[in-house]
Amino acid sequence: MSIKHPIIAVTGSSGAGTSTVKNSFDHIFRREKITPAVIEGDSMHKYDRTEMKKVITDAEAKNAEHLPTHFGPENNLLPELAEIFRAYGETGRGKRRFYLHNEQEAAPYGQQPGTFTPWEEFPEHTDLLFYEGLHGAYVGDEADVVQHADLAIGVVPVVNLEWIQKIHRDTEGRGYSVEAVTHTILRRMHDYVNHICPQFSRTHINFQRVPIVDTSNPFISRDIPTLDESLVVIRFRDYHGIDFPYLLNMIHDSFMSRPNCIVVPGGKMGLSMELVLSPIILDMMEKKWKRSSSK
Ligand SMILES: Nc1ncnc2c1ncn2[C@@H]1O[C@H](COP(=O)(O)OP(=O)(O)O)[C@@H](O)[C@H]1O
Ligand SMILES: O=C(COP(=O)(O)O)[C@H](O)[C@H](O)COP(=O)(O)O
Repeated sequence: MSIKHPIIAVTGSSGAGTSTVKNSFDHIFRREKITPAVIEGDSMHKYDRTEMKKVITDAEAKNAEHLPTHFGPENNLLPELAEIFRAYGETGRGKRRFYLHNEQEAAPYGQQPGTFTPWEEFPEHTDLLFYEGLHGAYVGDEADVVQHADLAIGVVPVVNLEWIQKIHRDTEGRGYSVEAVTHTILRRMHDYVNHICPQFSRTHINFQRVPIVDTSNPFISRDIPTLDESLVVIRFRDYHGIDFPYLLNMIHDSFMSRPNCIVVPGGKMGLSMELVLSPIILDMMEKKWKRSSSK
């Protein structure tokens, strides 16, 4: 946790929509002239695509009970991620890299898809660290990542929708077959339950998109349910101080489902995120700037 150099961690499973949610944060950052240092969670994978395939193949040859996955702590640099958070919170500095998922991402670097870019310094003079990925609220034997996050957000669509989104993105954008993506989902189930899901009990706010159309068989769904074909449950771990009357007034057709949960129409997800997150982020920045001016 840091007033001088705040850290926002957006966590979601693969295909949950964290990259998409980043757009809402970008609107807030642009409007409030906030410069984030961005780090993507898949840059903290331990292995590149070729190495990971070998790790999996070797485990299959040994009839391992649980096959290695990108969700598991043993295949990610989580102590290093916690250290990046800690150091940024203290100094506003640090290093990052990128994982290049496809040709489009890899071309600017002259590298192959499935590889990491070299480590580089965060840009200078950033106002906060913004993480989006699989392990922003992770706590385990290896590392406690979430302790360093000032604001931990969960992006947690109901799982049938998450699988539809992942299948759509991985087939359309990463060249995988539906069968290969389905196999990956199955292989990751143990680590999903034990390492991804527990994080959403630690996050300050979760955004859970719920489709109101049939997603009974996500493995044959042709399209991703649109925003207007869904609702969003916004859950606050600590709802004291949240101005629900204001949100209910500003977000048409919203309603409270529990004292800590407001439900909004899917089409209002972007507006709702900005209404909920802007005051929190602005408060962070006010404390930061007050502290730096009082030095
Ligand atoms: N709110 C949303 N409405 C419609 N499609 C979405 C939404 N959020 C994500 N998607 C789609 O789901 C897929 C996965 O989203 P992405 O942001 O890449 O997930 P992640 O980065 O968490 O793996 C993408 O095809 C994206 O367009
Ligand atoms: O799933 C993820 C991360 O979740 P997401 O990128 O969906 O947020 C892995 O980074 C990719 O699967 C990498 O594996 P591959 O090299 O097979 O693409």
